[in-house]
Formats: sequence, C-alpha cells, structure tokens
Amino acid sequence: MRLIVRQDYDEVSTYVAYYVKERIKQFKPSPDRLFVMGLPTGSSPIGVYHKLVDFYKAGEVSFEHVVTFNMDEYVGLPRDHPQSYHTFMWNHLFKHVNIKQENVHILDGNSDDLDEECRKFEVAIAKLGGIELFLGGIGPDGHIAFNEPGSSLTSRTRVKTLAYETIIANARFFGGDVSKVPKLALTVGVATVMDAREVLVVITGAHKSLALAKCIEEGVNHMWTVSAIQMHPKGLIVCDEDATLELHVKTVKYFKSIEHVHHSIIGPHNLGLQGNLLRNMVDTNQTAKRRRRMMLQSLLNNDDDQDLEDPNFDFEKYIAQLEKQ
Ligand SMILES: N[C@@H]1[C@@H](O)[C@H](O)[C@@H](COP(=O)(O)O)O[C@@H]1O
Repeated sequence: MRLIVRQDYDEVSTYVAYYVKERIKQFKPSPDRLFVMGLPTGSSPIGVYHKLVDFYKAGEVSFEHVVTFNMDEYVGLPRDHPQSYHTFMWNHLFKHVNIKQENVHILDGNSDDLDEECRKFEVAIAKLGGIELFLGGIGPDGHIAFNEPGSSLTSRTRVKTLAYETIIANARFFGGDVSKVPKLALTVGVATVMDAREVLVVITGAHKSLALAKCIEEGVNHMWTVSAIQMHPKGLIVCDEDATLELHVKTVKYFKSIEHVHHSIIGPHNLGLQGNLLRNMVDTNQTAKRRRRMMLQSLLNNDDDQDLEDPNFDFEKYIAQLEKQ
C-alpha cells in the first residue's frame, strides 16, 4: 500500500484527478475495452470530480468508454431528492461529461426487492470483468462505502443499517436534522471494493486522522473496515496533512521518503504517470513551487541544477524536453 501526503484538500483533489485521468488514458478504453470504475459520493471526491470535468472540457480525457459503479445509495430517498447519491453524481460529474447513461450504475434504494437489486449489481460488475479502479472515501469511523464498523471484510453488496455516528456525520446534508437522514442504505461490500484491480482512497481532514492511523498503523480489523486495504495488492491512500495528525511522525516520514525514492528511481527518461502528475501539479503558492522544484530535483537525481532555483523556470518545457531525449 502507498500513502501519498499532500498539503490540503485542493492538492489532494488535484493529485487524484490527474491520477484518474492518466489511468483512463493509459488504459486506452474503446467499445471493446471499457474502463470500469467504482465511485464514491460525499465531500471528499467533489474536488476530484470538478477537476475531471475541467479536464474533459479541455479535451484531456473522455468518458465515452468509461463505465461506473457507485458505492452506495440511501434506501427510501427519492432518486431526484437533492441529497440522493443519484442527484449528487449527476450534478457533480455525469451531466458535465460524455459518459453514456447506460454506462452509469447506481444502486436503486427504492427498488421493491432490495436484495435482488444488490445481487444484480454484483452480477453487472462481474459481467464487465470486474472493476479496474475503485475510488473511495471514508467516514470518521473508518467505514468505506457504508461498511460500518463490524461489517464483514468479505461482505458483498447488500442492505445496511447506518451507524449512529454516520447518521450524525451525514446530518449536515439534511439541514442538520438527524431525523431526516435515512437509516438504511444499499452499499457495496468490503470485498466488492477490494476485488477491484486498484483501490484509491481519499482521506482529508483532522476528523479522519484517527481512522487513517487505525487503517495503516494497526492490523486489519472489521471495526475500521478501510483497513482491509492492507490486504490489497495495489492500494493507494491520498491524504492531506491534517489527516496525518494521529500518525506517528516516522510513519509519515517513511511514506514521504518512499515517494521521494520512487521519483528518483523512475528517472528522467521514464516519467510516465509521475511525470504527468508533476507537470500538472497546480502551482498555487510558493510552498507548492518549492515542493515541485524539490520533486523535480529528486526525479532528475540532480542536486545542482541552478535553473531549478529560478522561480520563472519553465517546468513544462523542461519535462517535455526530457521526455524527448
Ligand atoms: N457512504 C458515504 C461514504 O461513501 C463516504 O466516504 C463518507 C464520507 O463522506 P465525506 O467525504 O463527506 O466525509 O460518507 C458516507 O458515509
């Protein structure tokens, strides 16, 4: 498992959006080769979705051959309710990009047969050969999708009763009124997520720092269901500095050093995804500029390149030149 730490929510969103964009492009989706994604709702992925919409509008990515499966949906909330996950997904992503309506899968929390609805969802995923990349967020109690503490780590898509902590956490979307939050949801299982060929979890904010620490510093445990990511062969967590508050300093340093070494190993002639991420990093402030310079230096394994100290240094041109070499 890798942990990528970025300064704040915006930098996390930028990193993840570029990552997703590059994964889709590298996959080269076509009518016979669909890129199948799992997607979350909540505040965590909003920044990612908005940046993906920007990429789409700039012609940098297409969703024509992308198929999506959403993680969860409330039971009993009308599909057009402002807080339904259907509404959320169409407002924040789907209606702004060229995804085909038939390629969007969101559980129907108003189905007459909820168990059958969940079964069909799993079948639909399997029919497409499984999920290539599952994006996720977590709740402050470490739940992934709606797999509340105590959920089986082998669970599949099913009906779930929400934990009281989750109901309170989600009351902010229902005018702060706990009584208006649905108490049941349909959710993919932990195993549904972990079956994906790659899992990327976004964790931001100090209120999730305990969950992050439990997830990566302690053992795999059904009380913190996202900890199942430890068993995944290709797991990636992207978090902000606030979310690292409960981690040991050495844990944070360790994962940062891994990223640093990784950059220096891949070298200037094989920038690939990392090069694209680097090129596209948003230069929001001086700290970001300095960090980008440091990353580029480690990438090039070159400590004495004076140009890199120049604040007007043209990174894009430089990386493009390197890629041509
Ligand atoms: N079922 C959703 C989860 O899928 C989501 O990860 C979580 C966190 O939401 P937020 O990103 O708003 O903190 O909220 C809900 O519980």
